Amino acid sequence: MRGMDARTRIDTVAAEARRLGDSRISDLVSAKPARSREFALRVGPLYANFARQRYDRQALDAVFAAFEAAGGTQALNALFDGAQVNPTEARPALHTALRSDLSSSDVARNAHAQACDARAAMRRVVEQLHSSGVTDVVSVGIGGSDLGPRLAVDALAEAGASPVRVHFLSNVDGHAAKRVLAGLDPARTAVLLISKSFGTQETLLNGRILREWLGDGARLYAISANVERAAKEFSIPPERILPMWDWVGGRYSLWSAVGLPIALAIGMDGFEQLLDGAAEMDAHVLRTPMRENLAAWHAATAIFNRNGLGFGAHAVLPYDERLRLLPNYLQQLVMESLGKSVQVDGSPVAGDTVPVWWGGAGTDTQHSFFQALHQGTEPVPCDLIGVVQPSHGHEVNHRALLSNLFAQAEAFANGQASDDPHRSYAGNRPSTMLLLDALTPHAFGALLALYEHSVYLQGVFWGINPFDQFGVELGKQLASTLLPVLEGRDEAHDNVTRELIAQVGARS
Ligand SMILES: O=P(O)(O)OC[C@H]1O[C@](O)(CO)[C@@H](O)[C@@H]1O
Repeated sequence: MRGMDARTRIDTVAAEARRLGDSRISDLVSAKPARSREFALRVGPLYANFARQRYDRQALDAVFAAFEAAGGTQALNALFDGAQVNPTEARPALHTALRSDLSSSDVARNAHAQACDARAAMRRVVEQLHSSGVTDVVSVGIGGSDLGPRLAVDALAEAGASPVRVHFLSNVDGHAAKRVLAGLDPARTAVLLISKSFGTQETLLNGRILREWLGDGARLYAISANVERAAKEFSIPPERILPMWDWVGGRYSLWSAVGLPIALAIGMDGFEQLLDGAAEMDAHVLRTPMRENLAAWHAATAIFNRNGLGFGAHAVLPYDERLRLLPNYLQQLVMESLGKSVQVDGSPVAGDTVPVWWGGAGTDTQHSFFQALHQGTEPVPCDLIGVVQPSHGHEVNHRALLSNLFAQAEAFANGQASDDPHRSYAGNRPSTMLLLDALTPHAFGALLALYEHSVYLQGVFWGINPFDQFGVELGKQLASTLLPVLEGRDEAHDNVTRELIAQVGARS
C-alpha cells in the first residue's frame, strides 16, 4: 500500500464504490442497526453522524488506508511542525500555531510566540476602541481577509453586547461602499484595513474611499503582512498596524489579527474561546488514528462521493440562521484550496478534485433549491448542520427547525416510492449530520477547524497543494490591462471585449 500514487488511490476508492454497486443507504442502515452509532464521532461540542453515506466500513477503511499510503499522518505532522507544505510558494501553513501549541518544532514554536504577541496587541486595540466612544467599525478586506471574520461576527455577535457595531466592506463595486457608509458618522467610526498583501485592488480602492470619508486618520488601523506598504500608502503609524505573516494563508487567517473584527464584536475573551475550540479540534486531528479521526472521516466522505460516486457538487446546509454565511466562507476555504488540476510536482491530477461547493441556510432553502436536491437527476451530497441549544426563547420554533433538519436528512436517504412518478422520491442521497451542542465561540472554532483539516487531508489524498491559489491571478492581470481601456487610454486586444467596452462607452 505504501507509496501508492494518486491514480491508484483514486482507483481504490472507485473499486469500493463499484463493489457497493446500487447499495441503498436505507439498506446499509437497516442491515446493521449499530451503524447509526458506529458511524458517528464526537469531538468536544461537535457531534458528526456519517451513517447516511453510501459506504460501508470496508470502503471507509480502504479510503483511510489510501490516506495513510499518501502519507496522511506524516503530512499532518508536517503541517503542525511548520514544514513547507506549500511548496509552490516555499512556505509552511501554520494556522494551527495561531491557536495551539502542539508541535515542539522551532518553526512552530516561533510562530506560536509571534501569534501570542499579536494577540496581546489585539487585546490592546480592542480595549482602546471599546472605550473610545467609537460606535461603529468598518472592516475593509476581501476573500480570506473578509469571509472568516464576516461569518464569525454574523454567527457569534449578540446585538448590543459590544460597544461597537462591526460592518464589512469587500466588493470593489462602489454600491457596497455607499451602502455601508449610509447612516455611519465618520467622527464615531473606526476603519480596519485588512490585507495580507496590501496589494489587493478592492481593498486599496475601498480603503482610499474610507480614508477620505474618515477625514481624520486617527481611527484608521491596518492588519497586514506588508507593514511598509500599509504605513506608506495610508500613513498609518506602526502602533496601529497589527501583523500577519506569509506562513498563514489568507483563507486560514481568521485566527490571527485578521480576526480583529471578531474580537471587537464578541470581546477578546470570546475570540480566545474561538481559538480554544479550534485547538481542541487540532489536538484531536493530530493525535487520533484515521479510523477515529473526525477530519479523516469528513475527508474520506468527500473523496468517496467525488471519486467513488462521481458527484460534482456538495451542499452546505446549516439549519441555523446565524450560520447563513458558512457556505460563502467554505466556498473559499474548499474551492480555493482544492480547485486544482495539477499535483504538487506539476503533473496532471489523477482524477476529479473539488466539486462545486454551495448551499444556504435551512429552512429558507427548502423553499428554493431543495426541489432539485430531492428530485434532480444527480444527487448532491450535503453537510446538514444543526445546533442543539438555541440562544433564543422561541422553543416551538426551535423544535420546528430541528424537525425540518432531521426530516430532510431522512427524506434524502430513504426517499419515498409512489405510483405517480411526479410524486416519487428516489432517495439514496448521501448526507452527513453535524450537530453543535450550542453555537458558542468554542464550538464554532472547532467546526471551522474541522473543515480546514478535512480540506488538508483531501489535498494530501489528491497530491495537490491546498495552500496556493494561482488560478485567481489571470483575471486580476487582465483587469489591470483593461482599466486603461475603460479610461480611453488603450485599445482592448480581444474582439469581444472591444465590443463590450464599446457598449459601455455608448451608454455611459
Ligand atoms: O489579504 P489580501 O492580500 O488582500 O488577499 C485577499 C484574498 O485574495 C486572494 O489572494 C485571492 O484573490 C485570496 O487568497 C485572499 O484571501
